[in-house]
Amino acid sequence: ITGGAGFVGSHLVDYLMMQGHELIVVDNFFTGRKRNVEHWLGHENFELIHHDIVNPLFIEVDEIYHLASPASPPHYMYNPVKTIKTNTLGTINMLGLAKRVGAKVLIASTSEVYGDPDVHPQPETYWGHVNPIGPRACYDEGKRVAETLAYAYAKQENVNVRVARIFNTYGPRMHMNDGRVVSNFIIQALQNQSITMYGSGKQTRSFQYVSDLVDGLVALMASNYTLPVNLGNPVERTIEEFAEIIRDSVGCKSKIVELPAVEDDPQRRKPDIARAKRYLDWEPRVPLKEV
Ligand SMILES: O=C(O)[C@H]1O[C@H](OP(=O)(O)OP(=O)(O)OC[C@H]2O[C@@H](n3ccc(=O)[nH]c3=O)[C@H](O)[C@@H]2O)[C@H](O)[C@@H](O)[C@@H]1O
Repeated sequence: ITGGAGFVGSHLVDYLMMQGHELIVVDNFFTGRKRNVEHWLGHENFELIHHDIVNPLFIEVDEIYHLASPASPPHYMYNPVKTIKTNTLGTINMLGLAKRVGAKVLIASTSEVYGDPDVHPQPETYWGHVNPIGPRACYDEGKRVAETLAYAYAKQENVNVRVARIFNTYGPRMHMNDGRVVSNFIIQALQNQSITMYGSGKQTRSFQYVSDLVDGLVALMASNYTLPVNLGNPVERTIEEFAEIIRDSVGCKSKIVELPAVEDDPQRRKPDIARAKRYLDWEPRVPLKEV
């Protein structure tokens, strides 16, 4: 598992360790943290390697979950060149490893391949609407190339690939400074500070709980389905509604303040999950308000 000490990666690690698998976790600790997986250190089935996948890696494995990349917009924009390298060179290295050892490889892609979509909700057949030179391009285009690489290796080298397009995910172990909307709003509400809404708040997102995502990733790896699959919760909310939900659940007096809009911020986002339902028999089970 690359990026296995990250927020999503570490939940996948917990799940697979509980199932009795032998894991090698690879992380450069740029956004991942050792404490997310430290409860497994010393377990005979668990190995943690401090390694940056921009450099080749020589290990023996049967399956690769390739999750490594900063995912929060402020983090991936912090060093755009590094973000591109991780998603291109890093993905080439993981596909090369898969080819050498005959492993199956699952690439963690993103809803951001759809850009600021003009099709709604987004099915996997939609090609997307991405600004190739905007501030998000390092991540969006990086992931698009990662997908292209996956299918090029599949065609040319017979590598067995899976591609998950992951939609906004939240849950325990998101970093306090993650910078994405769920953790920002919750921390602001808990500290009775203003809730920072970027733009009008009319833009929408559809939030999925991390355990649902982990179930989807494992089901996709186990399936025979090789085309991209959206993994997300289709319940859509405006960011303003979401701010109100957080404020009401925390029961705080925070004001919701409107800050300047983010450049190229996708205005609507909601996964069409018909493919995941049909081929993986998967759908999210945890509603936003239960958590
Ligand atoms: O999860 C996804 O599907 C992809 O999209 C996310 O990007 P984004 O949806 O823009 O994530 P956030 O930074 O959480 O922003 C969500 C919305 O809330 C807004 N926001 C964010 C933070 C904040 O303090 N206030 C606020 O209004 C943003 O402008 C945006 O409209 C991230 O890029 C990735 O985690 C991921 O690949």
